[in-house]
Amino acid sequence: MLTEISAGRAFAPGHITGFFEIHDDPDPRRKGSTGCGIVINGGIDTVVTGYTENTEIILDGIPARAETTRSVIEQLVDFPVRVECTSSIPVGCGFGASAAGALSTAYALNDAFSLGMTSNQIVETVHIAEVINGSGMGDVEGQYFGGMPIRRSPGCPPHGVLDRVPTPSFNVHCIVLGELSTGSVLSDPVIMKEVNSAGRSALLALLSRPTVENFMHLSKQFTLKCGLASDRVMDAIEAVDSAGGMASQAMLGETVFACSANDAEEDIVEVLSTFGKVTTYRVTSSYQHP
Ligand SMILES: Nc1ncnc2c1ncn2[C@@H]1O[C@H](COP(=O)(O)OP(=O)(O)OP(=O)(O)O)[C@@H](O)[C@H]1O
Ligand SMILES: CC(C)(CO)[C@@H](O)C(=O)[O-]
Repeated sequence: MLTEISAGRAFAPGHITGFFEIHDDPDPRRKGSTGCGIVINGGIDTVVTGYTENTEIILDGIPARAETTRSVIEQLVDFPVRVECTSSIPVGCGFGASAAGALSTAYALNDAFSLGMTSNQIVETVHIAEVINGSGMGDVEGQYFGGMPIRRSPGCPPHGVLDRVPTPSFNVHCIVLGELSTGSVLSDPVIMKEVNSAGRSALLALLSRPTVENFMHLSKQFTLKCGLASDRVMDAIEAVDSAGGMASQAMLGETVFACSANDAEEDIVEVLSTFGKVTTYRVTSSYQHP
């Protein structure tokens, strides 16, 4: 029984996947995705407190079922907690919100109740919760690693192997045109056959030329091959191309993300804003440069 309020707070960033392949395995630690994405400066900020009657998860002020986060809580503590998540990324739209919410909760619980976990143990807990709930397969590893993470082999540490596309910081401009449930896509065998074959080729091609431009090009090819994009998503991607930028669909969301290899930033934002509200995030550099 807790006699005083213990509190912890943590932030976890969003992660946009450009292309991926799912690798099945009976062990959730080994099951997961390979592929490549970007980690952004928007994410989920979580405060946890103890000394409450029932476990409650509040997402942006509203009580939420938040099964993935609930699984993390159940793995880590055997008393009720209050979890308050505040999101600066859209939920259910390809920004890895379920993983960011669960990861920030795990860090905050570890802090509030001195659970003595290492980062790898925290990532493992969240990875298992994501896989069991079908809400993500590799977002948490990406979020933990940062920059432009390449998931070279599936699963959490020590199974999953991560690498990065070396890149300076850059802006990514996003529009959300609707929601797409990760669980429903991952459980469709016809879609997943196409996804896995396209994702495998994209990863091989990226590893032979690991640059931002190639990542964006391969992500767009993957989007075209998988057929998950609506007409509006495709129109927005093409419009960015015509404005001199690079764009693709955020997996798995009805979301377009775009960036520029040259001076086309303003034109990209202008053209995207004709489709919806544009939000700009920053991808942090994985190296220092003068
Ligand atoms: N702590 C949390 N914060 C936000 N959402 C959460 C949290 N825990 C669980 N969720 C749930 O995750 C679901 C969204 O997950 P889903 O996998 O569909 O999309 P996403 O994680 O936002 O994007 P992606 O397609 O990149 O995985 C929502 O139903 C939301 O309630
Ligand atoms: C499955 C997925 C594309 C969407 O959540 C992502 O988690 C990933 O890349 O594993």
